[in-house]
Amino acid sequence: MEKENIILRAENITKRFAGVTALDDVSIDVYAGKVNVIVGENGAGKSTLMKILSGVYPDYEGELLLHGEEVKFSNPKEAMKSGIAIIHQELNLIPYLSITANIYLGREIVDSFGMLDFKKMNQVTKELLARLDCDVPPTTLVSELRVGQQQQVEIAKALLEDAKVLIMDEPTSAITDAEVEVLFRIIESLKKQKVSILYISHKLDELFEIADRFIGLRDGKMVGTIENIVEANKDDLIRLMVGRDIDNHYVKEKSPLGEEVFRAEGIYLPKPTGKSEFLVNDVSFSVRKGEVLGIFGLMGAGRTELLETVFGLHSKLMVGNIYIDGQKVIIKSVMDAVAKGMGLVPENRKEDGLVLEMPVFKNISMASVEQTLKNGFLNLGLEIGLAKKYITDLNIKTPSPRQKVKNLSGGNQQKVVLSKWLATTPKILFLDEPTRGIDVNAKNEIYHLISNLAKEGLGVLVVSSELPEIMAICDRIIVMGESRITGEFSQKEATEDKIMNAAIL
Ligand SMILES: Nc1ncnc2c1ncn2[C@@H]1O[C@H](COP(=O)(O)OP(=O)(O)OP(=O)(O)O)[C@@H](O)[C@H]1O
Repeated sequence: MEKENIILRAENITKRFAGVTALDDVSIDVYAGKVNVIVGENGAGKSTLMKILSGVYPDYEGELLLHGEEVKFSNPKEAMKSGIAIIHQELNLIPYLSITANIYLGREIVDSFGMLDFKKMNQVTKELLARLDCDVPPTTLVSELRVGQQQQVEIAKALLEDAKVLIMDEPTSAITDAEVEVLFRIIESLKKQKVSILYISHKLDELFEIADRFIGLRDGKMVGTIENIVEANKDDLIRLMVGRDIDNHYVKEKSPLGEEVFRAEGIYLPKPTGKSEFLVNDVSFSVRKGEVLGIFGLMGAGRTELLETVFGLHSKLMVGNIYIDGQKVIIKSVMDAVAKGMGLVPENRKEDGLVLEMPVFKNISMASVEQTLKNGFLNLGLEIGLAKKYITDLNIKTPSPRQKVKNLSGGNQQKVVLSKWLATTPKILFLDEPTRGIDVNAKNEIYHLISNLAKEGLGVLVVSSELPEIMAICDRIIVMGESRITGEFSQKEATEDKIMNAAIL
């Protein structure tokens, strides 16, 4: 690629946190009007680098050059003024304000009388949304938007400042397939407008769809780029990330199945509207010891609601029966569920799974208090010992068990949630999107882990929206659509076509 097309350059960037060198002498170039993809395993330093480029971290060694001139940002606002905007994984909008109010927050237009000029602001917002093919009225409250639309509002906000470099950190992790298509169209049109995109994602197939080039980070170091995308394949990309070939074609071995460990019978969850509408509508299924059961469904099919319901989160509304080891059990709360031998690794790790301000070891041990008591008191040595076992087993990248969870990379946070539930030694483990945000190598590790847990006699239920994943790791797959079960396939019978046909009603 032509050197004169370099819009932004990071030169010899080093960033240290207590005990960790997140970036070590990293230099990268960002090309104008291209999708520049940063790849690397969990904890490689991708997000840290993006935060430096966008002014979130003002302290680092090295230089940033924008159009060849050195720049230094003290905060994201300054970076935004220079045309560099970041769209974080967790969107930053205020739900009870309108789209316009969010876009203009802190930079409102006032008319000659000193009054807020709503008409003008709504007009510009409408034009910005139109550039993104979004025809939602600008006065709509953000709380009424789907996640994909909220993301479009974030992009519109960046466009208002005339962003020339747009950083997207895992933008497709929480949006539907249809919204991903819209996002990709938006990216294509931004490229035509000479906007550069810096893009992070662990979904390799999606990367090949939109990338113009790859930049590899490994253990905080820049390890190379792939410029000739046409000739590159998935194995080249994995080699760039991991530094070696890995077996990327995991298929679960068949292992003998034991007795039924879990059965849900006639489960209903009414919508809170009170009408006879259901979020879970007459769902029954069972799982045997040693079995991995997959639940596939498109967004809104009722998968997460089903898991929550059998886990006691909606006990007041739920109808139906649950049996563990053949015995009927009453589950009124998460505590009941855990006490009866159930574990749930939730979809949204930050809201439901972790206490971010607490250290790694506390997060791992907190659902298994009885294992870390000595003479009736919590014992620090036992807590740390328990955590160390999982840090090793799941290869969690942390300088110490005492590190606060919020300081871990996203993928490593996910491994901490998984550890927390494994430590409860459940009989049946429910995993909701267990590999979201997890790198290709760690994904494989988690697949093997799930398979080993099943071999040890655990029943495992996996909810995933990634078809190849669910087909590779499950013995049997149930498909949900519109809150009901719409299909069931053994691993042998399952094909992508059959599953999708059952999922789309
Ligand atoms: N605020 C912080 N304090 C201490 N360490 C941190 C902090 N932020 C990041 N780190 C560490 O820096 C390293 C790089 O983290 P970073 O979040 O940049 O990785 P990543 O490549 O984005 O990973 P992922 O794919 O899992 O999101 C990790 O070891 C992480 O634990």
